Amino acid sequence: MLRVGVNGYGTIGKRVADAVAAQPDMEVAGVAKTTPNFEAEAAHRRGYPVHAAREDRRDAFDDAGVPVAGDLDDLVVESDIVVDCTPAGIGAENRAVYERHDTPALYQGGEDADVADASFNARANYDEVAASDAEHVRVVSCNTTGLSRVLAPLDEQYGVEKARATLVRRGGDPSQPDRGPINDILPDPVTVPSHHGPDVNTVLPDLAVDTMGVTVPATLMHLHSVNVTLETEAEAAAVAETLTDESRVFLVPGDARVAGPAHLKEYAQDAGRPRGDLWENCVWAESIAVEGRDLYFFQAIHQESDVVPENVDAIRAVCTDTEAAESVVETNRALGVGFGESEETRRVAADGEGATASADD
Ligand SMILES: NC(=O)C1=CN([C@@H]2O[C@H](COP(=O)(O)OP(=O)(O)OC[C@H]3O[C@@H](n4cnc5c(N)ncnc54)[C@H](O)[C@@H]3O)[C@@H](O)[C@H]2O)C=CC1
Ligand SMILES: O=C(OP(=O)(O)O)[C@H](O)COP(=O)(O)O
Repeated sequence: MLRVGVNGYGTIGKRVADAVAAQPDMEVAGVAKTTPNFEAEAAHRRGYPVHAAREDRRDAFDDAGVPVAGDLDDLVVESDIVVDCTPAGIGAENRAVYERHDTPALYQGGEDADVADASFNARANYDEVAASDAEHVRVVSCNTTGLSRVLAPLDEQYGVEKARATLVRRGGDPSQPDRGPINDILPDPVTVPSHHGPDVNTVLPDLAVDTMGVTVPATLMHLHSVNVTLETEAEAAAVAETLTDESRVFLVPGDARVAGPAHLKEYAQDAGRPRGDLWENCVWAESIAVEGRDLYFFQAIHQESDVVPENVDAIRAVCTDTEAAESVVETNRALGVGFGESEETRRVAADGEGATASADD
């Protein structure tokens, strides 16, 4: 059993802890948190040993009645690997703690790439990371994960001459009332490219990709408008088939009448998903259009959860000899990733109906 510590128990950390607990080959050694708030109480109720991430906050946990199992050093010592899910920039400060105990660690996409020896996305470079000696590995951000999951198979199947994506970024997570904008549409960043294209190149180094970002007053999901110039011509139906074959891509069928992220979140909740999570890229089947070698589609990315299965796979890549496909299947099975192939999706892929609109339409 791999003992996994989770440092930082917020949006990503709580999901990673639950995902680890669901794996047959892993257990949660404990979680570390700075503040004894409702999330710390929830961690305790779930049976995760709660550690005070900062020694000077320990009394606050005692005062709040949240039992403290130890400090961060204790957690690192008890863990075979730590998944650092602290806010952007804190992970880089924590690397010295993990190194002091010779404990491997994962970091999140808010950190700069140089926080780690390698960046990771299971679909893009699991094998390279597993074959390397990297013990400090960064799982790329939610948006970069979403782009890598579709660009890797498109590059393998058709070749990617150039990918371009405009990312409509959610302003903050639903639990972040202090984020914005409230009533604006912000080029974010205003400079081009946004960091996402270069970030894709940390896991797919040879892929030509440029990205632009816009932040909007929404919290549910990001939405990507993707244009890929392929190296070979392809039918829209064939591209739909290629994406259907990806276990972490959900081809949203037209007859589901999913208008946007609000419907997708409702879809996930109706399916009984924990926290209404959507671990998969959600690609609108009807949006897939090809004009010559130019491919277009829309996808929605659930920022709170798409990196969660990637973290689980990264744990195996760093700590075990498990092969990529085996890990992905195991992670998917334990979490319940995949909505299954719908008849409608199969039909769209087979006869191109709804997926044949040209870019000029
Ligand atoms: N929320 C999102 O949409 C996504 C976030 N990420 C990345 O994941 C990382 C974590 O982000 P979130 O979970 O959204 O942040 P968050 O703010 O929801 O959670 C961070 C947690 O760490 C705790 N914390 C703060 N300082 C700490 C410290 N010194 N030691 C231990 N814990 C500390 C906070 O109390 C909080 O519980 C960031 O690098 C972020 O960029 C990646 C993909 C998506
Ligand atoms: O941490 C995240 O967003 P945030 O920094 O806006 O909270 C998400 O991973 C999205 O990040 P990205 O837009 O840099 O891919």
